[in-house]
Amino acid sequence: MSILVTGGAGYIGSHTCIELLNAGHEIIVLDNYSNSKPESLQRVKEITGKDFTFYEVNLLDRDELEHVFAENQIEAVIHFAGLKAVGESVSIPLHYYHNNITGTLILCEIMKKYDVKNLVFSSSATVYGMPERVPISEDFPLSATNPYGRTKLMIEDILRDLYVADHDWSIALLRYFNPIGAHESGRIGEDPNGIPNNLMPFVTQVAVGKLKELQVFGSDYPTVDGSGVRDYIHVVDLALGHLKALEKVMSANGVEAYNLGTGTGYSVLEIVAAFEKASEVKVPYKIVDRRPGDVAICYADPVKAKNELGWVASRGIEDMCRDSWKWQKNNPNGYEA
Ligand SMILES: NC(=O)c1ccc[n+]([C@@H]2O[C@H](COP(=O)([O-])OP(=O)(O)OC[C@H]3O[C@@H](n4cnc5c(N)ncnc54)[C@H](O)[C@@H]3O)[C@@H](O)[C@H]2O)c1
Ligand SMILES: O=c1ccn([C@@H]2O[C@H](COP(=O)(O)OP(=O)(O)O[C@H]3O[C@H](CO)[C@@H](O)[C@H](O)[C@H]3O)[C@@H](O)[C@H]2O)c(=O)[nH]1
Repeated sequence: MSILVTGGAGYIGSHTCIELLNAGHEIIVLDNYSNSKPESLQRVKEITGKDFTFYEVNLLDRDELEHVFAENQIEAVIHFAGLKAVGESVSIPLHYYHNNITGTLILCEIMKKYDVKNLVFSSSATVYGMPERVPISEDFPLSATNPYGRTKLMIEDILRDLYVADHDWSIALLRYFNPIGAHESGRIGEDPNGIPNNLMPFVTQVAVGKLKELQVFGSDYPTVDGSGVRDYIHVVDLALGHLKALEKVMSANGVEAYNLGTGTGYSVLEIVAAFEKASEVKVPYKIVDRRPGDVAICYADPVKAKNELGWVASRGIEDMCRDSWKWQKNNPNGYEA
């Protein structure tokens, strides 16, 4: 029996494939490479010394997706595949709704047909919208402020409805906070297209000399130093959270949401300082206006994942900065030679 990993060539998916293989799972990976490259999976094989079956398939292609289920004995699905750029989702909303929502609907329909009802889904802290206070627990009100966030919220609703209609389903909705870092080998990591939108890849590209300086968005938030605070989590801790969620969905039916975060917030300026310390490289920055749509402070209450999944993040900010830097320094152009 195998675990199907959709979007397994991507940033979080590739790290999760490593941990699944290291734990002795058989995996089948599916991706259409719309936001990733075959090289990441080559490196997963190199790091683990293990092989697996790969399908270059778009989730929207029902017939091809069905082949994957017909040809394999799949017992659970970890579903990463989706588009994730907030700004892009505002420009091309129909593409986001179609890819993320229709893709998930087709996946669930085929899972149902083949009686595969164990699912771990990549949700996001974005489903909390503008939270009224911190730390954020899973019972906070849900809302979204952009099309990307709405796809996550709608998919969560769809999956909850699926369980209401059929109690044989077993679904974990994993709400990630801010994943950063990379595998300790420095061989795989985050490889954004174009100029990064997210903080850590921007910082590492400044440090490696690809970008001139960081813009710090806002200095007047009610935080320790006026810059925005987030719950950064090491991508390997996040990957390990998926293994715990997998154990959970294989052992009990239901639909449950879990925050995957550390429970600690760091400001932008604290991240810059921690990164400079870990890399011994100076990161020039300029303070500019707030970025529209940003919240001041966002961090998780991760106690539910601890109590129900037996998962806690163990890697600290130094590890995150060191591993992000190792990846960027060794691969200044990402997976491109
Ligand atoms: N990285 C984050 O900050 C973050 C935060 C919260 C949630 N998430 C969610 O986690 C998941 C993984 O994120 P990531 O950072 O690894 O992103 P990523 O873009 O690196 O990985 C997603 C993968 O899915 C593939 N894909 C997209 N649409 C597809 C389709 N229709 N068919 C087949 N493959 C498809 C892409 O090619 C890519 O390899 C996404 O669903 C994302 O929304 C990410
Ligand atoms: O060049 C930059 C980029 C970011 N920031 C700040 O850094 C923090 C983190 O920003 P970013 O890395 O863009 O993450 P978020 O805005 O928190 O959003 C991420 O985390 C959310 C919660 O998981 C997801 O919903 C989003 O998709 C994902 O992009 C925020 O205070 C930003 O204002 C800067 O100051 N300069």
